[in-house]
Parts: sequence; C-alpha cells; structure tokens
Amino acid sequence: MERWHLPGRWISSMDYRHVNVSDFARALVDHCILTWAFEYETVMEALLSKRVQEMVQNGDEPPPPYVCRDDNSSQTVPSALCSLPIIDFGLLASSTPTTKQKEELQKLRTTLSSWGCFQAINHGTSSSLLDQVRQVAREFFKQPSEQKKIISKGVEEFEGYGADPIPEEGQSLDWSDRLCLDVYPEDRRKSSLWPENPSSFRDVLEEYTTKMREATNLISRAMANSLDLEENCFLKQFGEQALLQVRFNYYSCCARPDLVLGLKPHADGSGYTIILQDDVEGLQVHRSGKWFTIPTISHALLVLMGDQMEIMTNGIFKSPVHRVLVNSKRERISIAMFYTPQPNREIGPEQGLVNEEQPKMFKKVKDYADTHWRYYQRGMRSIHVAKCESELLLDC
Ligand SMILES: O=C(O)CCC(=O)C(=O)O
Ligand SMILES: [Fe+2]
Repeated sequence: MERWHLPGRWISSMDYRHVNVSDFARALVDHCILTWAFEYETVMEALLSKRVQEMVQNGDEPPPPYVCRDDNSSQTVPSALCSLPIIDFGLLASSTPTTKQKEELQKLRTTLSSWGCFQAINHGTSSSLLDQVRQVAREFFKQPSEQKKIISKGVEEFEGYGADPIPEEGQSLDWSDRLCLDVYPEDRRKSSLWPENPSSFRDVLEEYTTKMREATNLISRAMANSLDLEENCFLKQFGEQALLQVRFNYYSCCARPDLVLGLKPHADGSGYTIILQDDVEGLQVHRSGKWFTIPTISHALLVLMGDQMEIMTNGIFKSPVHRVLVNSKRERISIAMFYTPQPNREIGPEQGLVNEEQPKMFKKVKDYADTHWRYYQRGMRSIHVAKCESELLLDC
C-alpha cells in the first residue's frame, strides 16, 4: 500500500495504548483525546474559514497546519528537461487511418503507460475559449473576500468556494483556494453556487463544459484505439451520465514557498482529468522517483489519468501521483475538469486487456471516487482496494 503521507505532521499524535495506566488515568486520557478531537475540528474550521488569499493580503506567515515541506528525498526536474509527449489530436481526426495517425496512437499508448498523462493539442477547444476560461477564473478570485464568500461551501461539502473539507488530524493543508462546481449532467448543477461575477462567468463555463464533453469523447475513443479495443468501450463504461466536475484552483504566492504545497501529492480518483494551466509552472508529476515539472503550453490541455482509467485498462495506463508547488513571485491558476463514471455504475478492466500474459489485476468497482476520497483525507492512495488480491471489495 502506498502512503503519500507528508512528513512534518504538525500535531504529534498520542498513542497511549501501550502505556500501563490505571483505569482512571486511561479515562482521563480518553477524555482529553475526545476534547482534543473536538477542538481539532473547531480550530481547523476557524482556520479554514480564513482563506489563503486573505492571509497573503494580510502578510501572514503560513500557520503551522499549512507547513509540510521537508521531503527532499525525490529530485526535482525542471520543465526544460521534462520530455512529456505532446499528442496532436488533429492527426487522429481523419477517419481513414494514416501512418501518422498510427504513430500518434502508438505514442499515446506509450505515454499513458509510462507517464500517465500527456499534453493535448488541436483538441477542438479554441485558444480564445481557453483564454476566456482563465480570464473569468482570474476575475473571480480577484474579487474581495466577502464577494466570493457569497458562494462559500459548507465545511464538509465539496461544491462552492473555499478549501477542501477538514483532513484527518496530522495532514497538512493546501496553500490554495478553490471553487468547485458540478457541471454535467445539467440536473446536478447547483446554479446558486455559480458566480454571478464576472458577468460572463456562467456563459463561459457553460461553453467550456460543452467543449469538454466533446473532448472526453475524442480522448476516450483515441485511448481505446491506441489499445486496439472497440472505439466506444471506455465511453460505455463511463456511461451517458458520466460526471464532469470543475475545480478552479488559485495558488497564492507564498513568502516561504519552501514550507508549503499548493496541493499535496495525490493521484486523482476520477476516470481522468483535463487540466488547463495558466503560464505559471507548479504542477509536478512523480515518475521514476523524480518530480517532473510540467511545462505550460498556452493552447494545450494536460490530460491526466485517474485511478479509474488504470482499473479499466487493467493497469496498462498509469494514474500518476502529482503535486503542486507555489512560488514567492506569481500566483497560479489552473482549471481541472474531472471526468468520472456515472454514479452507481460498475466499472472494471476491459475484457480485451485480460489474457494469460496480463491476468486480471483489478476487480469491478462502483462509486470508487468515494473510497478514494476517504483515503485521500488520510494522505493515502486507494487503488490497492481495487486490486484482485485485496479483500476489501468485491471478489475478482
Ligand atoms: O493545479 C494543477 O495543475 C493540478 C490540479 C490537480 O491536480 C487537481 O485539482 O487534482
Ligand atoms: Fe490532481
């Protein structure tokens, strides 16, 4: 089981069970722990209600729960040396297979089997729409806090403006502010949480959602073709009502970028995620024991496999661990669109990818994103629960 547990826990946890103490003392310790647990929630709730952007505007140093960086065990590779392949979807569009198309599909397969992500160009969404999406995101976060807090999320909720729900004790907080919205299917939208400012926000997001639906069709088919599978097989597994959820990430500058992380190491629980970056670097993907800084390309979309694509491809495509660094000079914005199989739908390895050489690695799973979330909050990966040898879920 991989544990992406960040070093430098800000609260030392007390394990009193090995200590030989009287019942009274034990009861007292239990009481203290209960009180502490209660206080932990209260303290965190208060802390999280003040957003990172506000702390930066006040010139605050990162409070202890945000401090987490003392992991120098993996080398960092700068973007100039990052050879993450670029896949040209323009080449994949023609219906009669060309040599170039075959080469591009081969490249797609190799990339997803090693990196678990790629930069997509000629993906069908215009550069001007990408710029508009970045622009409305920038304008939204530029507003005064009171304005943004009109659409604040509840502490334990996902949708709305704010921070992630309170993580398990000892896990550090991300140096970022977010706006999360369910965008597809339309009947899941909570329109009261869609910003009214800037005034074009809703129209731009609506158009971007339509384009991302088209992109998921394109990408899912290309991935199936790259594996010599029936073209629609992944789309069928995701289902007509597959979810699209957008997360606008705002990473404020930090006077001490060495102490915090914009987003802690994790693998996504989605099927896959389409990330639009601005021109500030920060995203890093973990590969062969190193953190590779992903270059920013203004007209490209970064497509990153989540655990559910690793399951559907029987482990051929990898769901990479990634994280986000912040810097002291420029804030960074990214827009992540999570594409997840429709609720209540069982997904599993494609039959065509299971054979004697490559036995079935994963079980069928349902609503995996919920399991993923529970582990994420403890700083852990969850894909092991879907492995055939695991006894935690359905039988293989
Ligand atoms: O900010 C980024 O580039 C990546 C965001 C991300 O990994 C996420 O939202 O899960
Ligand atoms: Fe992610």
